[in-house]
Amino acid sequence: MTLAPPAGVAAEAFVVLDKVGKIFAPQISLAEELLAHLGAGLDRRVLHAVDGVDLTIAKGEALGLVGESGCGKSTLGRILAGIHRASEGRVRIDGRPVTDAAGRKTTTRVQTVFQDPFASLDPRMTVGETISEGPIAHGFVERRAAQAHVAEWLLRVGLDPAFARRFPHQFSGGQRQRVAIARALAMRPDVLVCDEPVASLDVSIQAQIVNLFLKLRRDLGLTLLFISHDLGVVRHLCDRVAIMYLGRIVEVGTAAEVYGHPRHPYTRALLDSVPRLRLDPDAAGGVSPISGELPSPLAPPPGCHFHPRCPLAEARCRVERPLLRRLADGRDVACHLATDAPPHVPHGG
Ligand SMILES: Nc1ncnc2c1ncn2[C@@H]1O[C@H](COP(=O)(O)OP(=O)(O)OP(=O)(O)O)[C@@H](O)[C@H]1O
Repeated sequence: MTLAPPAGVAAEAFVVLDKVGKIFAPQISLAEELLAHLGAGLDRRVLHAVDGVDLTIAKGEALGLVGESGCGKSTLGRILAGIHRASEGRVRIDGRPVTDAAGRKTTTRVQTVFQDPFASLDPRMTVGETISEGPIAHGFVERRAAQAHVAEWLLRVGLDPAFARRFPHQFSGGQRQRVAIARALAMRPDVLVCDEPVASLDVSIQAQIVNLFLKLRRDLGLTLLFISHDLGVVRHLCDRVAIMYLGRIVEVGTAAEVYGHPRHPYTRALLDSVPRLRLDPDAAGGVSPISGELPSPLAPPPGCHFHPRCPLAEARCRVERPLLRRLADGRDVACHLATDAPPHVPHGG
């Protein structure tokens, strides 16, 4: 079942992730293989990086995807971008699958901006070549019109068109990220997956790039999946936010509602761990980090994955998986204890 955006939040679904899962079989080293031959046994558990995710994004909407490191955000983003093939479930943009049966990407309508622009740009190609390569290869632009195309996109991302002749190493980190954004947008996508696009930048530059995303989104009507561990950036940029924990989506709602009245104990704990976002900044006890470690996705806890760290966990939470369900106010929450009244979660939980 795919939960559509609640009434009044967004129009019909444009991007649909329906029961999407991704299993990785961890690499087995030669030494482990050898030990197995000697009878030491081999751990053949698989890793559920993404586990039954239902999400929709409306056309022109920005959805933030937030969660601790290793919870599966990048894997989910890559599945939407057609870079990874989902092990289960379906991913569609405007009704069409993003990969074919063999797992090959079938669309240019979704493009990606990654965290590290230095790693994602080819150091041997000029910026002009980098931006025009894809549009020429896909026949969107003729070779003789490429220069004007490149100049247009450099201007749109706030760079001098004369920079087209430069190489990536001749730019600052923020400028390189602008080039990476121009390269993605020159393919004229409808959907942009941004995977921690400001995380590697200085704080002052981060704000500029976030504002650039805001402007481009408005000007081009882009649909965004914005992956970030920075809750503040997501609040600034996104209409809705999805909270992910150990491969599963645990809460989805408008940014204002989720930040103002988190319904899942994990969301509450995440917000409490950021001083400027605490719901009750005057409460005694200072900032409360989320208790305990993120469990290994190779051996996730049964029932609700969050139960070992949850201050409210009951017997049921230890055995039964809570499904994402819609509350009366339109919030989607995967918690057995979520009611239409906001739950009370003690501080430090
Ligand atoms: N190619 C792969 N092979 C095996 N395991 C993988 C692979 N890619 C990711 N994983 C594992 O899947 C889980 C989710 O990883 P993912 O990178 O999607 O998380 P994330 O939330 O984006 O983390 P981060 O914020 O640190 O990037 C992790 O345990 C990771 O080690």
